[in-house]
Amino acid sequence: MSSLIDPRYIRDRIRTVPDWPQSGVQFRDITPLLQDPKTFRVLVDCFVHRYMDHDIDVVAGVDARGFILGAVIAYELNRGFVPVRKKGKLPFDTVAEEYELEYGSATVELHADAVKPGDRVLLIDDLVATGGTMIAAARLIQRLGAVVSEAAAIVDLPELGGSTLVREQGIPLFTLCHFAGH
Ligand SMILES: O=P(O)(O)OC[C@H]1O[C@H](OP(=O)(O)OP(=O)(O)O)[C@H](O)[C@@H]1O
Ligand SMILES: Nc1ncnc2[nH]cnc12
Repeated sequence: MSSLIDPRYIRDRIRTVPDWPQSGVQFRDITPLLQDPKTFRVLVDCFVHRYMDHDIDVVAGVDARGFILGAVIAYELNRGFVPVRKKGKLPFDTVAEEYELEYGSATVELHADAVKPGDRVLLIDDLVATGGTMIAAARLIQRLGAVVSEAAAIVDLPELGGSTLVREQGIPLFTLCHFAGH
């Protein structure tokens, strides 16, 4: 299924910041989408419209921008929200996965009781670049015996290959818009 709205509506409202956080990176800044109340509502509605008739048990959001969207989507779907956090932030027993980024490497963690075996999890982040974050987050969910029903993000940067890698891992991926180049 395609998106509820024209991808250009979303893409045109994302700010591109050249050479941030380092030279050569075109940073796709989604904060203007959140700042404008009308755009924020449309953005959330795109995901809620898609997932309200999926059989989702839990919504997982990725630190940090996936928290903003994921929590609102979970609330609207009347489901619980679980955070996939950067290393060292979660207080209870965790599972952890290390991964490579467009700029550096990192580790994500999930509470060991965040999802149950057999749960169908909607995994939310803002953007897929190399795909490392989304794949690591999906592995955490899978290691706990749950299923990633779908991974979803606002932005795909297809030239970095991440969306292809995510799908090659057998993880369905939905994005609202993409940018050529990175
Ligand atoms: O597909 P990838 O190459 O893994 O990149 C995508 C990830 O990078 C960004 O987060 P970042 O790690 O910059 O952290 P932040 O949300 O704390 O800024 C973005 O929000 C995604 O989580
Ligand atoms: N180009 C980019 N813009 C925004 N977030 C990112 N995360 C990784 N690459 C990114």
